[in-house]
Amino acid sequence: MDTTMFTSIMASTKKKHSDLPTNLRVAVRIRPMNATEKKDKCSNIVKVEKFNTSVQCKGKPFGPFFKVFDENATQEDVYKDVVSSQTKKVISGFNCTVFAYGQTGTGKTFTMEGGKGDAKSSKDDTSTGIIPRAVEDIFEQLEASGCEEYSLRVSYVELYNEELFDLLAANTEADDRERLRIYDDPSKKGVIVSGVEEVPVRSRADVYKLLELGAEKRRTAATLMNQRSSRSHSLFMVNVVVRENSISGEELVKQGKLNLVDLAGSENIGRSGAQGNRAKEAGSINQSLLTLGRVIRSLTTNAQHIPYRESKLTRLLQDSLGGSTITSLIATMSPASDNFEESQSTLEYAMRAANIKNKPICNTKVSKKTILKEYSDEIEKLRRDLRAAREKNGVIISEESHEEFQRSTARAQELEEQLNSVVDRLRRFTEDLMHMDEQYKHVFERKCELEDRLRERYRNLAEAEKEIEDKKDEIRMYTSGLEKMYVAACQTFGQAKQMRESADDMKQDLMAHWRKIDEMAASNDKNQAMVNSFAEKMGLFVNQVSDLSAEDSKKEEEIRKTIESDKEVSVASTRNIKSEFQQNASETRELISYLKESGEKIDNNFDKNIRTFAQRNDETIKQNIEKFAKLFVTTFSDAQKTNEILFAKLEAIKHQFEEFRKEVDPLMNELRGSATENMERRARERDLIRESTNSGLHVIMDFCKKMMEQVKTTSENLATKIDESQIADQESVEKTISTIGTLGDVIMSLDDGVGEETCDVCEIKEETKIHFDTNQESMNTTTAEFSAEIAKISTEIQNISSKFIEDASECRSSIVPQFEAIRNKNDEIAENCDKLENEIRRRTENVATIMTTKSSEFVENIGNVIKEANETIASIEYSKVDPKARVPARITAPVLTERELCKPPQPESVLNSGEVETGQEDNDEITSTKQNRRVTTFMRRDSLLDTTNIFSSPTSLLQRRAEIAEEDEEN
Ligand SMILES: Nc1ncnc2c1ncn2[C@@H]1O[C@H](COP(=O)(O)OP(=O)(O)OP(=O)(O)O)[C@@H](O)[C@H]1O
Repeated sequence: MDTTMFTSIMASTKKKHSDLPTNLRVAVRIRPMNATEKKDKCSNIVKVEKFNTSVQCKGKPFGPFFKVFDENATQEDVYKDVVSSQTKKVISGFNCTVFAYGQTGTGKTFTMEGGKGDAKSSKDDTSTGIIPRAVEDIFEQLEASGCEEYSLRVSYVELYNEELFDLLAANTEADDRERLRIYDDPSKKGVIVSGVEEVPVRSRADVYKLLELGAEKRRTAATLMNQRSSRSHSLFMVNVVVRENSISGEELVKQGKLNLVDLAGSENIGRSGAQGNRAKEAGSINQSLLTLGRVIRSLTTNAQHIPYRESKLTRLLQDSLGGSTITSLIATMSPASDNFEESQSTLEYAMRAANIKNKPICNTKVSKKTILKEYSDEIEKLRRDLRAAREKNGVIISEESHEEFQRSTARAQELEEQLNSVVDRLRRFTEDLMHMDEQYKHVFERKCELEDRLRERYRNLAEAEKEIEDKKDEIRMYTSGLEKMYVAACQTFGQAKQMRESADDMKQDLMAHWRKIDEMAASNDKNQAMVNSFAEKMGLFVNQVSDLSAEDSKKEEEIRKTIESDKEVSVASTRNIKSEFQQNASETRELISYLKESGEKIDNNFDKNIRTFAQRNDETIKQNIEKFAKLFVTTFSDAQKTNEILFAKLEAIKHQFEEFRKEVDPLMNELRGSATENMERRARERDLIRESTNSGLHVIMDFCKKMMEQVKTTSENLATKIDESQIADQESVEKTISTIGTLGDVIMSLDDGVGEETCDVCEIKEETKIHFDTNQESMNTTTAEFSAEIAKISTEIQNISSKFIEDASECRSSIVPQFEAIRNKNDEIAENCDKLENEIRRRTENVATIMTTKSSEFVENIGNVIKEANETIASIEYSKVDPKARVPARITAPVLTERELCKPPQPESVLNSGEVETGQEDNDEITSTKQNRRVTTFMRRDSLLDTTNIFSSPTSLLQRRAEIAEEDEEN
């Protein structure tokens, strides 16, 4: 399989130049210091200038650049600023290239591929690099633009030691990998790489997988500068084909390509520690980068010859450098002072590259037919060339030199490869078309489905509309029904109005009726006069009857009088008794209530007093007992405490005296000893003095007689002195002995418990005694108070009891006579009642006898009288009422015609009609309304009397009339 690289995307695609040549977009990215640099204590020599467009390296300025990203720049920042605009261009048909250039270990692979996280989207992993972000972005943009037919293919190759390898090829072993050949595309500017896989990708996940696969295969090794140094240049290509339909329905194809290049690190072989193969790799890498540098320099110095062909790298990048591709370069560098030279070189490189000018060309949309025709033309041409070359080969083999033969063979091979490449491209194009057909099919199916749904919607809509129409009809029906109802209501209202008018008329008629009733009353008066005359007649008759029974009446009168007089007497006495009885009863009642009250009062008083007394007594006793108990407890505890103190003190004193005696005894002994000794010494001295004096006197007497007197005096004086001294000594000794004796006495008395007056025990005793005395006094006081209280309470109880007894006896003395009187009265009343009862019984019996006889006679007479009265009544004649009198007619509402029902009157007219009824017209209308009434019955005065229940008699008629008049008044 062959493919074009960094050339126009499809051989057949037409190109359209943009207006102006554009400079390469160069960005600089400074990575953070790594652990080694920090360990080596390298200083940061890079400073990003304001506006992030230039940079200083050890104070030397570089720039301006498109953008300078410092250590804090994120992957997203780099992508957004440098690459995102290019993906848009790719979709609209441009070829774009982004490549990373820089010293080894400065972050080229990190920038292009990103961290090696497991995340499947840049949203999940912020370290995601440019390649995955770009593919994700292309997918997102295609989806967002609503594009349904597109195809994405990716290729991934590496350039290692000037050899090109496919990173997506099926074989996995590095040694087995087939080398890809590149050759110039004869028809276009650029090169063709044969045998590279262009893998179709249908989703983001596919791309991630391929990227992983390629990264695994890419040659990396640990160097002193980078633990995972890329030992090759890598090229990741995304080919986007979009199919659209022209207005005329022709299928147009638009293509764009994104090349993402991760160059191997430019490095100092010595510093990277490369040896053997690594050194060879480094040499090759540097070689290709040098060529790249020369190409860049040539491009920026307008040199005649651009040395693209000097390395495969520059051949591959030919269209991206000074060609028709939109190109960006990201120069990566370290901020560390150790890498100053490399960083400076990178920045110089970047500045030069920034001066390269490209002329971007947009691949125009070409029809499918044109592309296919171009492919077939090219294939045909290549076939022809190949055939010619082969034929030529045959000729050359036979006639020309071997060298020429080999050249021709090579040419034939090349042509064959080109042919294969074109066939391959055609195959891929066809595949893409098929894929897009597939997409189209899906879109078409979706469209059909949507159309079906639309049709379904239309159907539903039509049904809904029909339903709405039906509902509208229904509503119309309801509306007309409502209108009719409204008309009927209006008519009813009109009828009601008319009925009210009729009622007014009826009222008038009724007044007339009442007038007639007045007339009836007058005739009734006449009748009354007739009845009165009848009554007179009846009076006469009764008198006659009375005369007949005058005798009986006399007797009866007598009896009656007797009864009356007896009755009066009885009644009077009964009344007296009754009143007396009542008086007594009320007195008794009063007395009882008074007794009850005073009893209750006494009860309450007694109860209250006894309770108060008991309560108070109880409290006082309780208080006194508590007080006494407390006092006792205090006294007892005080006494105990005092005793304890006394005993303790006594013990202490005893102990002290014991100690004192122990100390004093030896002293006393000593004193006694020294006193005795002193006395003995004095005695001895005295004896000695006496002896010496005596001996002196004897000597002197012999020696000097003259001095006898003097000596004698002297000896006498001496003797006196000795005596005085002796006396003093004697007194002193005696005094000491008496002191010792006193001490001894004290000790003895202490031993016997007699010496207590001489120490502080006496004080304590005195205190205790005082305390005891106080307690005793307080106890005596309490007891006296207690006794006084008890005496007081006893007196109170005595007072209350005597008062109670007094009250009770007083009460008894007042109640007893009253009770006596009541009892006597009661007896008297009972006696009178008995008497009265007997008298009444007797008289009633008499009256009953007389009444029985007289009543039968009376009944007979009355029967006769009634008979005559009936005859008289039968003879009475009623006068007739005038039959021409006006009576009210029965009124009914007018019945409306159908025409009137269909044409309803306006409510206003109905409601206002009453107000505008004036003038002749109105009178006419009233007249016509009255004409509409149907007179159903005419009532005569006499028939009215017969037929109406309410008016059954003239009196009731008058009564009813009065009631109605009252009701009217009230209303
Ligand atoms: N901007 C950055 N932020 C954080 N870490 C970074 C950055 N750039 C590079 N690194 C880290 O530095 C180390 C080297 O980076 P990387 O492999 O991308 O360098 P390189 O330029 O591709 O090196 P080589 O040319 O040797 O392949 C990696 O561990 C990478 O994670």
